[in-house]
Amino acid sequence: MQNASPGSLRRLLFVLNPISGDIDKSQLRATVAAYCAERGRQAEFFETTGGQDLARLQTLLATAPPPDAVFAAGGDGTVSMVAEALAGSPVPLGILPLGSGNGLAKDLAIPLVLNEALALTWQHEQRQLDTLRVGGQFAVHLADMGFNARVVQRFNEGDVRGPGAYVRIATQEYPSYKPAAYCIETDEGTWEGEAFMLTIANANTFGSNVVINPDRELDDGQFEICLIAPFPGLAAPGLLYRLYTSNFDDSDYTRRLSCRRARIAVAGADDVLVQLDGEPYTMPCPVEISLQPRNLRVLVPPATAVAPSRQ
Ligand SMILES: Nc1ncnc2c1ncn2[C@@H]1O[C@H](COP(=O)(O)OP(=O)(O)OP(=O)(O)O)[C@@H](O)[C@H]1O
Repeated sequence: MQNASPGSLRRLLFVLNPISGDIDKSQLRATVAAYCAERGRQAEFFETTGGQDLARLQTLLATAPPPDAVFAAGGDGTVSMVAEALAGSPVPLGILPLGSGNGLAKDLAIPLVLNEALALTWQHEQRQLDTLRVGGQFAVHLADMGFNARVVQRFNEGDVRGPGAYVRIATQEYPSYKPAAYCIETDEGTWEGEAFMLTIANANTFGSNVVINPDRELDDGQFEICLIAPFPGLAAPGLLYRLYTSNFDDSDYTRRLSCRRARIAVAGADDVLVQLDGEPYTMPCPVEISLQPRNLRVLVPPATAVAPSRQ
């Protein structure tokens, strides 16, 4: 953990996603600019369009004098896109959680209220987080294959955002969902079997508050593969209870593998649907996963820099 003095971040770039979380952002620019001006900060803005945002941001960061920090104002997809642009650089990521789930913000104890999150512009500590490459794509929070990836894909295709839409789609998908068989080779060993879903976890908690990977850190030099085996319908309430109460390991249907590298093959499949930081991708099989230790600087609140699940 590194302290940054309150005066050290002067030029701040805010990456705004106008559609995230179904939140009215008509006053957002004015609110952020006024907040920064009152505290002697200079605010600049970059609005996402949904096409080529990463490439445009990378070009901006490479061609203009770099800002002192870049804030992602959006949900997990926006945070991940900005994190990818900053990974490996000394410029820290800030988060203004304005998405549907805000999973990484919750894991980092970043306030979900805008004015409280804006305090990160002048009161913060810096953490250096591990990041992942999953099938060549960047991820910092959680990725998964199986049931949740299917639900996220349908959620992203739909017009309605928010937790209600997610639950409706999950309920529709569950009765006809067929679990796949996986072969997982890691630097620690090999696992083979069927899974309802498997989560590749750098962090702890989904935006839905499901704690899929309790008591692990975003900077511990390893990631977990959290497996949920196919389960009978009668077991669902008990399983869900454990997932919402940080007791992932306390079930006959769960298992966690900790590793630094992994290769996941899906029986009989040439490609697989993968959810990465809230966005669905179809990737060729097998999928290779690697970890880049502590290569992303992030601004976190000074007094609560430990993930909430450890408190
Ligand atoms: N101007 C835009 N118009 C349409 N889509 C956009 C625009 N800007 C970004 N996007 C899309 O928004 C998605 C990212 O949304 P984000 O994850 O930040 O919010 P969310 O899905 O509401 O919240 P969360 O991921 O926390 O649940 C990406 O798919 C991106 O392509």
